[in-house]
Amino acid sequence: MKPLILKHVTICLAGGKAPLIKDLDLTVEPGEVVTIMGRSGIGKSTLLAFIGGHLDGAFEANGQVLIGEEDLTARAPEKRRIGLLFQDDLLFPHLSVGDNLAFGLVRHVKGKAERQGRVEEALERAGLSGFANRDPATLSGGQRARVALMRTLLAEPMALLLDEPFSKLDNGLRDDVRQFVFAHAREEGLPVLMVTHDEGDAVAAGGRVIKLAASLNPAAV
Ligand SMILES: Nc1ncnc2c1ncn2[C@@H]1O[C@H](COP(=O)(O)OP(=O)(O)OP(=O)(O)O)[C@@H](O)[C@H]1O
Repeated sequence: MKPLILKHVTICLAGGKAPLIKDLDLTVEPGEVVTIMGRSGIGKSTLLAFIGGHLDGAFEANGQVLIGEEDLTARAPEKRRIGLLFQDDLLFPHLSVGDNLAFGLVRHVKGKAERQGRVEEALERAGLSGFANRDPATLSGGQRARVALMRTLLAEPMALLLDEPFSKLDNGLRDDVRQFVFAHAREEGLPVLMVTHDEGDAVAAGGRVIKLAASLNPAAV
């Protein structure tokens, strides 16, 4: 795996005077989890959207996103191979757990039998063998979170972005799920960028913490 690299990233609200993100340079190494913190509205989710390639038209952005030496900046989101995980796990409610997982494979695994094998392997890694035919609504929050991570990993991302991924889980579960996510991301050697408000998430991640400072003066926007 290769590092996720941001070069001179500046993001403004279109027509705004002060940038939300100003000239940010960052390298996230393979297997490293970097945590981004900062007050509400400072631009954390906006930065992740820029990296994933789906920044809202309300923003103007400059700078580059690279994986190793590959420049992704001009690529469509689906061509970037950046995995995203949000606080709402967004499992498709009308698909079984197995079909949710298979969705991550559609792009690059053509054979049905191979897809099925990969889904079973992923269920096993998630400690959910035998759950393929279950309706996602019948899973616990922690089980759904594990399936969501596996679906993201099955798409074979080159980097992983986490936006408050554990905030809807209660305390007991939260620690289990985040250990699960970090362990699998490390195992795959993925560079991970996590946005959170929770100090406990940052401590559990065990890596660098970047605090976005208020470059934004709301009155100037
Ligand atoms: N589509 C949009 N149009 C205009 N302004 C927007 C849009 N989306 C976000 N913003 C503004 O951009 C700023 C950054 O938003 P962003 O969601 O990145 O903040 P955040 O740091 O992730 O906040 P939180 O911690 O509350 O999730 C905020 O001031 C927000 O109001």
